[in-house]
Amino acid sequence: MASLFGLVRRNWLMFNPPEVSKSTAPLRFGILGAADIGPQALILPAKSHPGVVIQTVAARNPQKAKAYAQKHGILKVVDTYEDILNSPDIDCVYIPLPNGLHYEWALRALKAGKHVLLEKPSVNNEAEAEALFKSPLLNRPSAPVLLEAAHYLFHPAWTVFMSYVTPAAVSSAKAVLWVPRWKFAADDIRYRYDLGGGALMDLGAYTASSLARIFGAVAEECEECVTQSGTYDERCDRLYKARYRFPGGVYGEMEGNLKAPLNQLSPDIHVTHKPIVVPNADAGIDVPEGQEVVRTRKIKFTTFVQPSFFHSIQVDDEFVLRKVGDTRGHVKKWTDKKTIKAYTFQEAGIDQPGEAHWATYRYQLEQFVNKVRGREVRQWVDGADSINTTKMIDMAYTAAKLPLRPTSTYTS
Ligand SMILES: NC(=O)C1=CN([C@@H]2O[C@H](COP(=O)(O)OP(=O)(O)OC[C@H]3O[C@@H](n4cnc5c(N)ncnc54)[C@H](OP(=O)(O)O)[C@@H]3O)[C@@H](O)[C@H]2O)C=CC1
Ligand SMILES: O=C1OC[C@@H](O)[C@H](O)[C@H]1O
Repeated sequence: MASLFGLVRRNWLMFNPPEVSKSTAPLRFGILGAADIGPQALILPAKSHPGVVIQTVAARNPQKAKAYAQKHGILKVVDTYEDILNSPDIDCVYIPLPNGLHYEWALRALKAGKHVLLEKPSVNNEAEAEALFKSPLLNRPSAPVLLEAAHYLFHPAWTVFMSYVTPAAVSSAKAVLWVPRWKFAADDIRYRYDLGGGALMDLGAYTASSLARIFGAVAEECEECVTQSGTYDERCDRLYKARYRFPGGVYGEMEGNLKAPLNQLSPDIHVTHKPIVVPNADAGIDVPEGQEVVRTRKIKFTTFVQPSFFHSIQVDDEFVLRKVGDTRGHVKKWTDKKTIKAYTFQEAGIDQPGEAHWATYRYQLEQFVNKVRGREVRQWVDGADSINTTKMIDMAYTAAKLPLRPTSTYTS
């Protein structure tokens, strides 16, 4: 009962966050486009951040921008995206445009000297990612900050999950993500090839980046990728099932479905480890001289992308006590199973700010502001991570015999 109350309270507060008064010189954000995701990903999280105000929005249709600003308490509306970049009262730009426009507008914003919070997936393909994240604009003294908004990596649950993963010992992993079938119309940006659509782009940005973190490396090859296309454009997948080979000959799988039926809703990660000899301190027993403990670990992380709503991390360990190096016999065997949840870092014994109702996006905003302010940053997604994600998405499209998403013709 107490946990049901906690769930309701946490989720209510997530969408009705307590507003805080702002610091004397908060970072002023401009938003390019009156996008659906804006309120959840930035506008609500900003309400509880003393160092952030949402200053300005622009949309292609000024009436839409005005209505969006009124609804969400945004201080100012300007006519064009370009006007935001030219505004001296803007420090940071949030880019929730269709994927195919990310490259151009991120570069334009960096050129204007603005810090950039860029929606996932960062860009359309690896070539764009190389050009963006290795841009000289990011290599100057006091260069602006650029972050791909892989928000789930900022939540304490991800940190706790990874504390149970030993990347070098992972033998297999699978990441699955779904969207209920009624969520997006047939002509949504996710089904528009010209705008960088596709389930691999949309959901693959999460499943691919999670596999790269779990294995501690980018995949060597996508050996198989099966897709089903949407009805709008057959180059845009609505479903994918991909199998990657990682260094060391181990395999990671990922599945995503933008039109999932109710009985297939399972946004989970499963990780299996090879048996490894654990340090005596991790064995949970006093290990006698001449003996060692071998652990085989399985982990299931439920709701890994939106852990703020609800999540669980199940860790199942099998232990074997044996004579050192005796791979055939054993002295004793036992198991240990636990289920962990972490809505705050404090709950996980980590000294870092947060509230149980903070969404992944709020945790992300905290670190983004820290980075811009030159403070210590505890979780981050760097350019190499974002490039790796695009590499893995490209590999999957190639294996599926679908074209890579088009490279922008924009030159700065
Ligand atoms: N972090 C997360 O949890 C999520 C991230 N996303 C990401 O955010 C981005 C936007 O997604 P979402 O908010 O669902 O999409 P929307 O379609 O709601 O928003 C996209 C915005 O892009 C603008 N736009 C500019 N040019 C075009 C064009 N040619 N066609 C269509 N729109 C255009 C529109 O702005 P205008 O108002 O100016 O017309 C529109 O508001 C994507 O990159 C997506 O992957 C999406 C959902 C969740
Ligand atoms: O980023 C996202 O996360 C949630 C999904 O519903 C959505 O398709 C996607 O863009």
